[in-house]
Amino acid sequence: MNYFPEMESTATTLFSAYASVAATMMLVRSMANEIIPHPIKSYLSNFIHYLFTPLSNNLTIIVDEQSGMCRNQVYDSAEMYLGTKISPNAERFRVSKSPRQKNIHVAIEKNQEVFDTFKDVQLKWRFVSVEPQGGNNSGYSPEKKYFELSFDKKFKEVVIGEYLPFVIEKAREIKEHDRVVKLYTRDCPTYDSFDDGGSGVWGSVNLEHPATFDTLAMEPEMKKGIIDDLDRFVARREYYKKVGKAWKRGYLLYGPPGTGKSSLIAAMANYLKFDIYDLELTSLYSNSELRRILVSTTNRSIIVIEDIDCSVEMQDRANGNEGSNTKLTLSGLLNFIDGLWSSCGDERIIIFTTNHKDKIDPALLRPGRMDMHIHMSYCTNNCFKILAYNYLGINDHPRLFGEVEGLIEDSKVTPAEVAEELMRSEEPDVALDGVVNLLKRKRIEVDEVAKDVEEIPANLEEANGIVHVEENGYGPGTSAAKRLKNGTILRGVLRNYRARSGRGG
Ligand SMILES: Nc1ncnc2c1ncn2[C@@H]1O[C@H](COP(=O)(O)OP(=O)(O)OP(=O)(O)O)[C@@H](O)[C@H]1O
Ligand SMILES: [Mg+2]
Repeated sequence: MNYFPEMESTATTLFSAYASVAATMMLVRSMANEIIPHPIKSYLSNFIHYLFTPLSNNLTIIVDEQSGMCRNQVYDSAEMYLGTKISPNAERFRVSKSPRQKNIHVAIEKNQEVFDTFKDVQLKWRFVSVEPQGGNNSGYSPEKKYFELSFDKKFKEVVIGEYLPFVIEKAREIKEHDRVVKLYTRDCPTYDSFDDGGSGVWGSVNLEHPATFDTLAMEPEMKKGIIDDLDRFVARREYYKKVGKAWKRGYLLYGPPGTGKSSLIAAMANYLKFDIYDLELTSLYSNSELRRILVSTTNRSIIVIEDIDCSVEMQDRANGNEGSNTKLTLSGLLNFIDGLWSSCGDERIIIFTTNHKDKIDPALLRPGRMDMHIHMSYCTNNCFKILAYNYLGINDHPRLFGEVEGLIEDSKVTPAEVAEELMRSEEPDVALDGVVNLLKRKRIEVDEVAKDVEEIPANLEEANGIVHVEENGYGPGTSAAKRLKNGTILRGVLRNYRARSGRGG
């Protein structure tokens, strides 16, 4: 039974009226879709949206990934910080962890939002990543990534003056706490694309090199000198600012193969917790490529150029048809790095290594160019003790330590060769006997070559050649292959000398 017949009829009327309006609207919309061209349509819909959206008090700040030529520190910090702020009911986020990291890393996913509160200010972050439009000519078109940070207009001062610095500081703390040193090279795939900083240029792997200053066999005072230098460097932010210099430091490591140059670099990186960028100059083809690579390195990092003498040989090639002004030269590279880092580099270290100090570009040796020249040389008794402790866990041996000490200084043996012997057995007696035998073999070689060299007066050009050869690692006693090469060089020089001085031979 119906007590309100008129009400029912009103409802029916209303419903049919609504239905007809809806139908009409659908018709109009589909006609509009047919008739009105797309740009006008989107303009109209924006306009209607504008008319019906209440005036907002929101302010949105854009935080781009790049700031000019450099990475944007606010962006990197936000990425790290927001990982800790993702709400439990987020629909999507990203996680990662590498074997050496202590914690699982969480990061915000494309188009997701994260809410935060700071001093009663409500903040909304959104992560946006835009695919590049079409192909560009250079063939390189990275995604454009940025954060949008929205909040009430009236808190602009608080957000910029206090909140963003707070985010940067927090990110620094997080990084310190769970830091894994990374090794970046250009041709390795990005195993860990999370951490490649979005650069798309460097692939990264975690630096698993176990070398530390404790395990590095080196004269103690020299080691201390390097550690002190690093400590002073990282503590001097204000100093570098005051004197108006880029906050950077350069080291040149030179010495024969197997004396620990690469190990020292790893020890430095592990000590400072700086990432390493391995810059392979010989694979570079243009200055613009070099620029792109360098600007995508981050602060608090070490750029390494190994075997600089070999790289130098590559330097003179002009770049295809671009003309000779695009040549890559070492001093050009250094000037470029200086310029770049004085504008946007902080806490940067650059390290060159070479086996042949005499072969490298003199520009590199000029005072002020490389702050410290570090000579990595043959194994001394002190170095041997460090190695023996590392490999065998012993500090002394009643008989064999003394024997080693008596032989080692004249044997020109490298730490790598000693380490190889020490690894042969876990029995100290056996391993140390191996070392003693190695040293004896080395001694004989050194003596043999020395006898040959004695025949040559020191002031002869050729004789100088020999001294150079010796100083730079191809002297008496390296590996078997080197020995051969070295013997050939020495004998060649000796033959020339004898021929000229009429002594035959
Ligand atoms: N000073 C050292 N202390 C401890 N271990 C060393 C040292 N030097 C060499 N070694 C051992 O020898 C191996 C090779 O050394 P490393 O690669 O550091 O030598 P390098 O000087 O870089 O040689 P190259 O000039 O051929 O690059 C290391 O992995 C390490 O095990
Ligand atoms: Mg090396």
